[in-house]
Amino acid sequence: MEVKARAPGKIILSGEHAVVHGSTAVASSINLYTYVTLRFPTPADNDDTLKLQLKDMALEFSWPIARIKEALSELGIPNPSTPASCSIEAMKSIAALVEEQNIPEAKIFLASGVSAFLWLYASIQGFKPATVVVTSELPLGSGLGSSAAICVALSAAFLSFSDSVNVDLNHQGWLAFADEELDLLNRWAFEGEKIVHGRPSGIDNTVSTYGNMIQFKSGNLTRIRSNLPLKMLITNTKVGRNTKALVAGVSERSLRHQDAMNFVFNAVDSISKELSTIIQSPIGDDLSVTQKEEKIEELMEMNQGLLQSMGVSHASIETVLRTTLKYKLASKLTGAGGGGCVLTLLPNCILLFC
Ligand SMILES: Nc1ncnc2c1ncn2[C@@H]1O[C@H](COP(=O)(O)OP(=O)(O)OP(=O)(O)O)[C@@H](O)[C@H]1O
Ligand SMILES: C[C@@](O)(CCO)CC(=O)[O-]
Ligand SMILES: [Mg+2]
Repeated sequence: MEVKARAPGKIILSGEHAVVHGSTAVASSINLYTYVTLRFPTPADNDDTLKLQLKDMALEFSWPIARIKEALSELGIPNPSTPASCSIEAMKSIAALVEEQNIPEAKIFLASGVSAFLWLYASIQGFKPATVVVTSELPLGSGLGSSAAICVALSAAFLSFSDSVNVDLNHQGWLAFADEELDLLNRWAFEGEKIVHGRPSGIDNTVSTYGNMIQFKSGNLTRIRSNLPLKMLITNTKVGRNTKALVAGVSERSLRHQDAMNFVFNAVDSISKELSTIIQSPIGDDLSVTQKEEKIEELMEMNQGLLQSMGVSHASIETVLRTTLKYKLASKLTGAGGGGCVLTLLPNCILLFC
């Protein structure tokens, strides 16, 4: 028995970091995916292990099921239909299980993803032998939501074998979860994201679960439909960083300068709301596509300035900003910043060479 699941990465058009503090943010899924294959052995295989293969990294991890049971069975593993956070005790046991695998030092950043895998697998599938294979089109730790995509794809693969979930809607050749079941999937993925991010807002797993474009505030999702043919260039600075540390840095700054940071977060909230209104405004209203793009460019510049004041820009991001400005193009970082990817709006008239 085998199932293959996929989940998309994302770009954040406005509101990253501030969304962790209750501001509105706008995000869109992108057509780069993380894929997870789940396979259960047959009795003839005589295999009593849980294996995780990270194909792109050429890494394989393997745990005897008895070892996983010993580590986790007395810690109150939740039921598949009630997503729950990994307790501190369970996290300690999972850290020991990950440590036993001796991840090479140069790949140690994978430990949080492997921990999220163990929590999601044990919670949803229990203590069954299986082989799980992961591949991804997304660059890891670059702002395109690789952590959310793996959590959503893992949760989707694990839940698809659960009795309570019905996967029968056809979507671009893939079976899709019914709408009412996406919430369960999203809540599990959020629990995985917590292990990677520490304090996620939930925007990344939500846009990866639901796809298309969303407006997100304080855990609440509004699905939005763009009436603008927006084209974004994504530049990867290839400067590595870690979302958990960046999110923690912004929280520390907001504790040091509460009033000032509240103004920053409120300004981001207004920017995201205005951006969302422009994107959704009907074609043929008072403003032309070019006028709407000019407004979006200005909002992106303002959002980037506020991200800089949160302390999450980086010299490599500034280089991209300066380079695109030479061509009168507006850019902003996307995702957690500190390196990673930068978005540049490509106005439609450039694409038409007018
Ligand atoms: N395909 C994968 N295989 C294994 N681990 C992964 C994979 N994708 C993501 N991860 C885990 O997620 C971590 C990256 O998550 P992080 O949140 O720092 O960056 P991101 O999600 O790519 O960017 P952002 O959160 O800014 O959108 C990796 O270090 C790894 O632990
Ligand atoms: C930086 C952040 O706002 C977005 C990361 O893609 C973190 C989060 O919302 O969880
Ligand atoms: Mg992430």
